[in-house]
Amino acid sequence: MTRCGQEYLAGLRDGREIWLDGERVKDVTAHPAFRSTAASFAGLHDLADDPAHRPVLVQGGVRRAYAVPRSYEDLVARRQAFRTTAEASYGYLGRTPDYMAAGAAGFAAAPDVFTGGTFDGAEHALAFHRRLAEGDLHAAFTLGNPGGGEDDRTLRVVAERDGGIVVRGAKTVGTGAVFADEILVGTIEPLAPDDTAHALTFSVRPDAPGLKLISRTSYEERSRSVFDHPLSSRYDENDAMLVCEDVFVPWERVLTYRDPVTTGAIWWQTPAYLNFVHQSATRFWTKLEFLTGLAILITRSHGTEQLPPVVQAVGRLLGMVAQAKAFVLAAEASYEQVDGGRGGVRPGQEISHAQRIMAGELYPRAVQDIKLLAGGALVQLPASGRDLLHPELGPLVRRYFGTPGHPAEDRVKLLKLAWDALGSEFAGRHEQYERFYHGAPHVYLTMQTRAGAAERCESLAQACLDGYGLGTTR
Ligand SMILES: Cc1cc2nc3c(=O)[nH]c(=O)nc-3n(C[C@H](O)[C@H](O)[C@H](O)COP(=O)(O)OP(=O)(O)OC[C@H]3O[C@@H](n4cnc5c(N)ncnc54)[C@H](O)[C@@H]3O)c2cc1C
Repeated sequence: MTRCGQEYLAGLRDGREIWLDGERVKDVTAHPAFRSTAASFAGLHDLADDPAHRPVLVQGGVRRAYAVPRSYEDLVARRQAFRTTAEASYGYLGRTPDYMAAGAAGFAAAPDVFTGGTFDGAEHALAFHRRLAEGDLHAAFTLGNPGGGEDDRTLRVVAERDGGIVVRGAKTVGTGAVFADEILVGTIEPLAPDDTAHALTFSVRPDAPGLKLISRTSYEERSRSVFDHPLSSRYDENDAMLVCEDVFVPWERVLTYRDPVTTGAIWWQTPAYLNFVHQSATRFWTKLEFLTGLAILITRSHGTEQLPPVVQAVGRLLGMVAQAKAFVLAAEASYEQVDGGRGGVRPGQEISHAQRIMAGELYPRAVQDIKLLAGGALVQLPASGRDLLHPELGPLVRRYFGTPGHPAEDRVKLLKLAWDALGSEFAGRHEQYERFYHGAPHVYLTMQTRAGAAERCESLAQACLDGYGLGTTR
């Protein structure tokens, strides 16, 4: 069953311990730092009840992203669901419910991977998928470590008790964690073979006793109004550090335990990670479309849209959109079977991994290109929409901030949206997000040397070398 937005919001009012600016947040759905974004996430739940979108988003009563794709057509249908969800926030909400849904479907496609030498988490992984799917739950995940090291600040097992384990330490970055029904905690980077204390994966409710979420600055709270900050006021999904002070985790929520090999394998030997990329590559494509659309509107509002360099700059942006699209379509077309077909299919690995390289490099370039098109008008804006409404100032603003054919109110509205997307603190966070949310470049670039077609590239170059020698004349 899918849940409506109100049911989702009611689930967040569970006494979870969120800290912001030295304040314990009592209700994430009502606090000015979080409430509008919580409402945006709730809107995504309502979308699944909308007859116009339900056939795309829902299959057999369950969110489509939870389904294990069995064919190329299933991958395409899943992408269409990802698109619909991404469009609802113009690509600015990354941890939408379909993100972890796709990851959990990846676990369910290859549960045997969870059977390790020290612990068998296969049934628990299937139960995780079932619980999320049947409850239409929204899960975040934290796989990184504070400061990057495996020291005693990093979350680890400190005791076993009847019925479960006790964990202590921190994990990061918890994007959307304050808005989640569950948080999956694990490790994606390789662990030392003897590092069993850190080698675990589990899912925890945010209201578990001893669990704290330390939130970063809220851009939503800093925003003055939707008119002034249309994105950050509504789509600030937040990033929080998860701190566990002796949190008890029941065994049935433990997916891997004291097993460094299995703890990493669940990401690379199931389709979970590739499913994440399928969702996020689709969202990225949508976000680039949105940004390119902004660029086109800005050039029109500036009256520069006919200038040849501007036409070319827009052409380059549209080329970037096509690249983003091509990576999604190519990953689907190069689909691979999972577990000999028993686990359905997954997007092609080589293309999916390459998408992370492309997106991390393309995004800052696109932002920079659009800022160049926008110029100083992006900054020279009235402090807020209130200036337009002021009886004395309003007429002046309307006179001096418009351009021919573009009334001041429309132009200020457009440029404030552009600033929120390109230049604000929220925008800066998005640039860092697109570069790092799937890991640091040194990690995924190294991985591409394994996933990419190195052998074929090398043999082609070698064939050329082999085709001539010192005495070759043609
Ligand atoms: C906005 C945002 C949201 C995120 N959301 C999530 C989330 O929801 N869940 C989650 O689990 N994670 C999330 N991530 C975290 C992400 O997983 C980590 O940031 C990522 O794994 C990189 O780790 P790190 O930040 O510790 O960087 P580091 O590994 O410390 O790398 C930082 C930089 O240090 C240098 N460096 C470090 N080590 C090496 C090396 N061995 N070789 C060469 N250079 C090196 C490189 O310049 C590298 O870019 C998010 C990140 C961001 C920025």
